[in-house]
Amino acid sequence: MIRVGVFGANGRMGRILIEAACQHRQVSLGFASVRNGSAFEGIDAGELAGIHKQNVAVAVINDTLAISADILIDFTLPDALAYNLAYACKHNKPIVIGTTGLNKAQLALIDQAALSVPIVFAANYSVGVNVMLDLVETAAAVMGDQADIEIIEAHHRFKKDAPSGTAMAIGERIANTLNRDLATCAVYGREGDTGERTRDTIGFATIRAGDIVGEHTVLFATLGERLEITHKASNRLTFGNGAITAAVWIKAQKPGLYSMRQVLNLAK
Ligand SMILES: NC(=O)C1=CN([C@@H]2O[C@H](COP(=O)(O)OP(=O)(O)OC[C@H]3O[C@@H](n4cnc5c(N)ncnc54)[C@H](OP(=O)(O)O)[C@@H]3O)[C@@H](O)[C@H]2O)C=CC1
Ligand SMILES: O=C(O)C1=N[C@H](C(=O)O)C[C@H](O)C1
Repeated sequence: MIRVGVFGANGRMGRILIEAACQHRQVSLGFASVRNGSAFEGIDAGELAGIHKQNVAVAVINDTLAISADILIDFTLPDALAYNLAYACKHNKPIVIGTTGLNKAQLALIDQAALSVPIVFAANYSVGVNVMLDLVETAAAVMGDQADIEIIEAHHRFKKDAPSGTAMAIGERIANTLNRDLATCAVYGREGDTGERTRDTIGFATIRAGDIVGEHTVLFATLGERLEITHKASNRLTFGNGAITAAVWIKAQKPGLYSMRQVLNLAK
């Protein structure tokens, strides 16, 4: 059995990761951690996740916990990343990271840690979004120079970062395909006297509402036609199961930074 340690066990994704780990035949839950002062310390991880009891008590993160996990999983918030990466390096554990909204310095920390331990980092662990990225690349290569490109994403009201990590990954893929720099061609929302749209921009629009799990649409629109590529996640277990697949896969890897496309064997 591959034992996973889940950081941020009480989060929406933390609970889902516990459930996904406990459902997987090759995986067991090594630890489920929370931060110091959390009201969830001591309760059973299975009960926290809304499944049957697991006899793993939720614990405040500490060095001794590392003994009980082969692989670490981090779907928390950007402020927790530096500690979680340092923990992985200190205890020589591979880590699967799903946290989005990371800044350049935090992304550099991932690159640095990947020199010491294997890391899978993806903005979206669903199979569908990773296939979508390839479809988007094909569409961009064929239509991208003629079409207006817009990326629209919708998520639940609790999400803290915008645009979503997935929307940014889609934008990066399109920009790379078209030899554009996303930092200079992205337009994040429009308001007021914007003037006419210029062709070489990539627009982003964000919706935050209710309990939407995660939806992404890319438009390639010309004056005569419009191609829309859409992915809709309807259950967070989609992401949780993907992260557990990555955890199983990463066990056999050398130190380095890997993508979900590599895990799914989609990489060219
Ligand atoms: N890659 C993917 O496929 C997916 C990625 N995500 C990403 O996962 C992340 C988590 O999402 P979600 O579960 O909805 O968020 P939640 O807000 O529900 O959970 C966040 C968790 O992180 C913990 N946390 C926050 N700040 C810190 C800190 N400074 N130190 C230690 N722990 C901290 C919280 O603990 P506390 O409650 O104590 O604050 C909580 O356990 C987001 O970045 C989201 O975008 C989400 C779904 C899929
Ligand atoms: O916060 C979320 O919920 C999600 N975040 C990821 C992102 O920012 O792309 C992935 C998924 O869409 C759900």
